[in-house]
Amino acid sequence: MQGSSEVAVLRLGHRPGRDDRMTTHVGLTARALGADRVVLPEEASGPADTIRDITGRFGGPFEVEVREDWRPVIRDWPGVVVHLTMYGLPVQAVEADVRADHRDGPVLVVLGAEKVPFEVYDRADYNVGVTNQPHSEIAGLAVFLDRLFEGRELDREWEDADRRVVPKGTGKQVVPLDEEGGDEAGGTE
Ligand SMILES: C[S@@+](CC[C@H](N)C(=O)[O-])C[C@H]1O[C@@H](n2cnc3c(N)ncnc32)[C@H](O)[C@@H]1O
Repeated sequence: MQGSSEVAVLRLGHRPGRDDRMTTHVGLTARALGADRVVLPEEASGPADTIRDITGRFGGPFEVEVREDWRPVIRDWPGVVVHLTMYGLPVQAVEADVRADHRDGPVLVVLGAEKVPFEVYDRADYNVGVTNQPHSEIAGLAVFLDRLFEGRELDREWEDADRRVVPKGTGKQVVPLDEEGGDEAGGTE
């Protein structure tokens, strides 16, 4: 997020077809809730395109990277590695330590799809559970990012969007934006 060290999300594993929606939502959740980048497996080129398309329309900055091999990403990460797993330490017990580490450098958040190899548990600086119950990588990521940023991500500003949602109690309103990011006069979609 703007003004802080990088937060990247690494998605391990992707079964084309079956995982398309989950992987897309991992990327969209990472973007919407303050991460700077998502790293996806090469099988996930379709979800990568969808996430880039949404970023182009609703703004960034947010990077989508597709990698053949995730191992170097974890091995060479220059900051702390946080692996989200139902077997990890409770997020509420470690969040302050992770925030302190994030003040000094980047954070890599690792999410699985199928069984996660043990080397990931071993390499991680933090194995973190969002509850110790089985659920979803999308839910785990959302809770973790909100704890990491302590809610500040909800107020982030978006750059280079071509449209903006106008929050409404009822109904839907989207206004097109001009090149400077201002509302085009009277425009609605
Ligand atoms: C559907 S789970 C599959 C986990 C797989 N059975 C395993 O043993 O690693 C997919 C991913 O969701 C995330 N996840 C599931 N439950 C979680 C929890 N309670 N806390 C944090 N992350 C969780 C983990 O990143 C996990 O790799």
